[in-house]
Amino acid sequence: MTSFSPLLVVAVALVDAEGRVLLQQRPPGKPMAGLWEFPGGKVEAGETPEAALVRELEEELGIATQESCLAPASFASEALGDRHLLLLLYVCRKWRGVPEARHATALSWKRPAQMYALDMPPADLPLIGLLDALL
Ligand SMILES: Nc1nc2c([nH]c(=O)n2[C@H]2C[C@H](O)[C@@H](COP(=O)(O)OP(=O)(O)OP(=O)(O)O)O2)c(=O)[nH]1
Repeated sequence: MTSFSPLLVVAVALVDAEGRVLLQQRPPGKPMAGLWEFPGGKVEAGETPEAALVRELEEELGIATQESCLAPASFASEALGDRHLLLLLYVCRKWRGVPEARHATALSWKRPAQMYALDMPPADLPLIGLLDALL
């Protein structure tokens, strides 16, 4: 029997007062470099998804939020090389601090309708329509 060991990733649509969502551009040297993604990252062993996302937002953007401010929104399920990616997408409208690109090449606030024209990871594409309908 084959075993299924998904790569669990958490990501967030940070939504500002005008309904725009923060995207970050993956840096050179990482897989999928140059693509625009939702901030987030891998859930580490022993971590809950929500704790992982609070940690990633601090590490990647220098902003602080709370687990209670993370609303589950959707998920993506996609082959990724020899792994299978399960990406949990949350929506967050409340945080402290101004996001800065600590790991990413660049940050950009986009309306969901503007995301269709961007290069994003394959797993993210079904999430655009969801955000378009939700926000
Ligand atoms: N953060 C994020 N990752 C995504 C998105 N879409 C997507 O396919 N991914 C994939 C890319 C990577 O294979 C994986 C996230 O891993 P990563 O390497 O960026 O995460 P990390 O911050 O934990 O990085 P590292 O410590 O391994 O360097 O999920 C997305 O919208 N946001």
